[in-house]
This record gives sequence, structure tokens and C-alpha cells, in this order.
Amino acid sequence: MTDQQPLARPSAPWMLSLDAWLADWAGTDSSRAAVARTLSQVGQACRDIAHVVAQGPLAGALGDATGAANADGDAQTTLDVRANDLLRDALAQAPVAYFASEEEETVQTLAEDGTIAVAVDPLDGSSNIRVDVSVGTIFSLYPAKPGDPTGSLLRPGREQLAAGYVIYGPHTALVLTVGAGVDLFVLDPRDDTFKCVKQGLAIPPTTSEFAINASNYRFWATPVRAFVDDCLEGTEGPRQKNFNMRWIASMVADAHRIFTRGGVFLYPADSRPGYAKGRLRLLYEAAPIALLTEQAGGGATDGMEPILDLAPDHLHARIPLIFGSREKIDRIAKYHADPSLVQDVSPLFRERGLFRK
Ligand SMILES: O=P(O)(O)OC[C@H]1O[C@](O)(COP(=O)(O)O)[C@@H](O)[C@@H]1O
Ligand SMILES: [Mg+2]
Ligand SMILES: [Mg+2]
Repeated sequence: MTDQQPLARPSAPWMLSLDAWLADWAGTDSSRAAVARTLSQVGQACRDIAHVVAQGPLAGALGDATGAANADGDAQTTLDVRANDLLRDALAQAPVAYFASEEEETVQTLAEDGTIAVAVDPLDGSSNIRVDVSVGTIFSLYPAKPGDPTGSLLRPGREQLAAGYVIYGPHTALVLTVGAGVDLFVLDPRDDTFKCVKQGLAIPPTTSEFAINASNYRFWATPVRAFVDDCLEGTEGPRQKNFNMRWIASMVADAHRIFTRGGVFLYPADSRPGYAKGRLRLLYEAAPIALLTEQAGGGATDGMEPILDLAPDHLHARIPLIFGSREKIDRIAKYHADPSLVQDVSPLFRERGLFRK
């Protein structure tokens, strides 16, 4: 084994560490300082989660079920629980009043005098842990309403102060917004700090890639089938171009591809029992991804309305989620809004007497 390379000096201002970036953004503003301290703690927890993920089976059977289920009825894995504990413990060192998590039944009060409420999906893509495919963490910050833990979180996503995700892939990356664009950080293994490597991420407005779990085709509603049929028909269909399909089953990994080279992600409602509102959670998954997406020039919808305009009616509420390149989101919304455009759609791979523009 060779010695590690010496650390290169930051070659540009955008090579700032996360903490320096946060200090620069917060300046002397006390509300921003609370957000900055909270995000710094999120960064530390995610660094620790990255270490556990990188150890794989050396850290124990991370992908094994603990035997317990979360509030959604999903089986919890060892890593779901460890990631949740690391985040909660780190956020107890920040001005965080309330902590809500996909893995916790109710909102936890951390600091009575805290000013921030945090919602997390500690480990996104749990089914991929055992197969060494990228997983992630998703987080979202709101202003805390004193004495109202649940009310601090059941509000439209537009009220988020900040949101982001961390992807634990071949490298660990953080994608963050504080409401003024989206910046990309990479965890530098040489000194264990996140460094800003790109400012102002922009989702390309057009694309020829889509992501959906196609095994559910027969359960989808007509507008979703119509959109996917158009993509599958390629140059011979109404879109007159070929599309590529990718489904990683870790939303964070699918999102990271979309933030990098465009595309659209769909987890729609379907007719399976329990999927009337899809699978993904509005508070922990859809709202933060939607804020990032809009800040990067893309769109996020449940088919009818922008995700950021919707408030969950309970902590673990689900929502159909479609996000990505603007042009695709507009097209899907059009199919949902005007059924006459898609009413003649026939099952996949059969003839259909339909023309769509
Ligand atoms: O197995 P399915 O139905 O394709 O669902 C995959 C989706 O479920 C999720 O794993 C849900 O997230 P969790 O792993 O946090 O429960 C997404 O990351 C992913 O897009
Ligand atoms: Mg998830
Ligand atoms: Mg999860």
C-alpha cells in the first residue's frame, strides 16, 4: 500500500470545504447560522454513514432485516437503524428542535429551544445494501414552530429552508440547496471533509432517458402508460426518437443521474393494494428532491400539481412522484390534465390508434 497523496491546495474558491462554504453563506445572519450548524452536523453524520457503508459486510450484516418494521410497514435493515441513530445523535448537537425520520414513528424533540425542524430518509434504497449498489440519505430543514413538533413538518415543501441528499457510491457526494441554486460536494477521503466541486447544477431541459419500475406496467393509470409507451416506441412512435431506460431502485442514485445528465424519474400511483399514492414519502423523499429539482431548473409533480405546493396530512404520507427534466415533466402533466390526449391507449406492444403531439 502506498502513502496517501498530499492534499492539493484548493485550486479555486469552489473547492471550499462544506463548513467554509456554510460559514461564507451564513455570514453574520443568526437564522442562517442555525441552518449552517444543522447542515454541518448532517454532513458529519453522513460522513460517518459513508464509513459504515464502505465497510460493507466488515461492519456486520448491514442489509439484514432487524425484525422490526417502520411506520410504513417496511422491514427495517440494520443500516436503516444505524443511519437513523447517527443522524439523530449528530443533530442533537445542533439547534434542532424536532427530528422526524422515515424510521421513527413520531417526531422526536431534541432541543426545546432549537429553531430548526429536520426530516430525514436516513437510508434510501435499502434493498440495494446487500448487493453493493449505491444508497443514499435525504434530508430537509424547516423552521421549527415552537411547541408544535408535528405542525413544524406538515407544511408545503416550498417552506423548506434547505434540502439535499448524500449518495454513497464509488465516491460519496452531497447535493445541497439552501434555496439559491444547487451545489455539489464530494467527500475527500484524504481528510474526510466534503469539498464543493461544482456550483449551480442545472438539469438539462430535454433528455432521452427515463426511470420507472416497468414491472408495474399493468398497474399504472393510462397517462403513465401513455408516456412510457411513447418512449418505448422510439423513432416509430409519436416522439420520433429513441429513449433509454434506467432503474436503480435507489431514488437517490436515479436522482443523481438526472442531476448529472438529465432524465425523468417516475414512481406513480398504481392499482396494487397500498400503492394508491405510490411508494415514496412526501416529507422525507419527495419534498426535498422537488426543492433540489426546481432549484436546478427541473420540475417535480404528482401528475397534477407541483410537489412543493403539497403538504402531507400525516408524517408518513405517500405521494406519486415524477421529477426531472422540465420538458418531460410538462408532457406528463399534460397527459394527466387532458385525458383526451391518451384515452385510446392500448396495452404495451399492441397497436394503438392514437396520435399525440
Ligand atoms: O422496489 P421498488 O418498488 O422499485 O421501489 C424502489 C424505490 O423504493 C425506495 O427504495 C424507497 O426508499 P427506502 O429504501 O428509503 O424505503 C426508493 O429509493 C426506490 O426508488
Ligand atoms: Mg427512500
Ligand atoms: Mg429509507
